[in-house]
Amino acid sequence: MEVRCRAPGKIILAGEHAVVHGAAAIAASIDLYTEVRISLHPSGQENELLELDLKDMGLNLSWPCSQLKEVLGDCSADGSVLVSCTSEKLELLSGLVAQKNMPQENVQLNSGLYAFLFLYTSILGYKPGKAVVTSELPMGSGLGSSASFCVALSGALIALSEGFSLKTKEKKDQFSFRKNDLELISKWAFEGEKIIHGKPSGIDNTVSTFGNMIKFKKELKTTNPMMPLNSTTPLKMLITDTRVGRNTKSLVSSVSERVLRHPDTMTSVFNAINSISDELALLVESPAEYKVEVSEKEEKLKELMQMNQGLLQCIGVSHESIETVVRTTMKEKLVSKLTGAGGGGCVLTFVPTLLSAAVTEKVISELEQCGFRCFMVEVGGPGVQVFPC
Ligand SMILES: Nc1ncnc2c1ncn2[C@@H]1O[C@H](COP(=O)(O)OP(=O)(O)O)[C@@H](O)[C@H]1O
Ligand SMILES: C[C@@](O)(CCOP(=O)(O)O)CC(=O)O
Ligand SMILES: [Mg+2]
Repeated sequence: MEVRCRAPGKIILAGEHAVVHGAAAIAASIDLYTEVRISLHPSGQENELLELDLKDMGLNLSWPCSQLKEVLGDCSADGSVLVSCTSEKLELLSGLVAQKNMPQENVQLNSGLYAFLFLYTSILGYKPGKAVVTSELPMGSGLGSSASFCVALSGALIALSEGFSLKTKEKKDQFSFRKNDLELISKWAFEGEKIIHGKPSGIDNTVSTFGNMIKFKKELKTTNPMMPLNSTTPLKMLITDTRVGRNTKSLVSSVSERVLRHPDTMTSVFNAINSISDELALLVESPAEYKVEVSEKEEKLKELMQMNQGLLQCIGVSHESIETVVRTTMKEKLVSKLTGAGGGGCVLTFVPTLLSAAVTEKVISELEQCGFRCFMVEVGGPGVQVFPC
């Protein structure tokens, strides 16, 4: 049995970090994907293995299924029953990864490997199999590589699990996830994100699962934190990868430390960001038929992004490289803001409808001279998809 599953990365138009502390945020999927292909091997053979092939990194890892069972103990292996990774289990997973003596330059991958082992064994138990992972997303740079990895992996695992309703391989056109499957995949991916991020809001796994554009706010537990948005005009975004490495977990915890030092002030900042997200949600859904309306709408969007960037700087997650992008694009009256956790990583620049190609090229060339990498993305495509192999 074999399936292939892909899940998109994302941009955050407004509200990163503040969303962790309860404010609203706006995110959209982008046309860059992580793909996970899993094939299950027949059980009952000798030397059964769980293999992981991280193609982009040229890393091949494997664990004997008997060793996994011995170390992790019996597990329910039921995809429909969500479980969280306890600190004791994380300790055991880190022991299994430590044995592999990974090269020092790959140390940031460890949390992704813990998430892989946790999700695989929690959903499929100790079935022998091989997972092959490829990604078009730069890792650790704010485009949600961690969430798209967890969503694509959870999707492939759920598709192979006992309870999955559409294992009718003959009906290839029906080989897709239903709403209930999607909700389950997003929840499992959130458990994976918790291992990688520490304290995720859930926005990244949600947008990677459901795609398009969403407003997300962790409100009362009884209400759905996700509201799909119907964007009325296509948004063109230039992404600049500053190539400055950073780690979401430590940036999120640095913001929480600032909250402890300045609780009232940070609450006010989060409230301001919440208002920016609310306004932005109304704006993207507002009709704009005529050129003048489109440009008015774009001016408002630019202003909101600019204010959000100012507040992100205020909470301590900007970076010299991000400020360089902001200044460079501002020379052409273009607005930029960081996306994701900040501290380096990727920056969004809004490209207005009427901007000439010559200006866009000039800006890109200047950014590339700073050593940055620029690319355009399509905003608001599909979420997780499964394909039979
Ligand atoms: N394709 C992948 N394979 C294995 N682990 C991955 C993959 N993509 C992301 N990860 C894990 O997610 C981490 C990056 O997540 P994070 O710091 O949240 O940045 P971002 O989500 O913005 O890319 C990586 O260090 C790694 O542990
Ligand atoms: C900073 C945050 O708002 C987004 C993090 O995104 P990324 O992992 O940097 O792509 C954290 C979260 O919402 O879980
Ligand atoms: Mg992440």
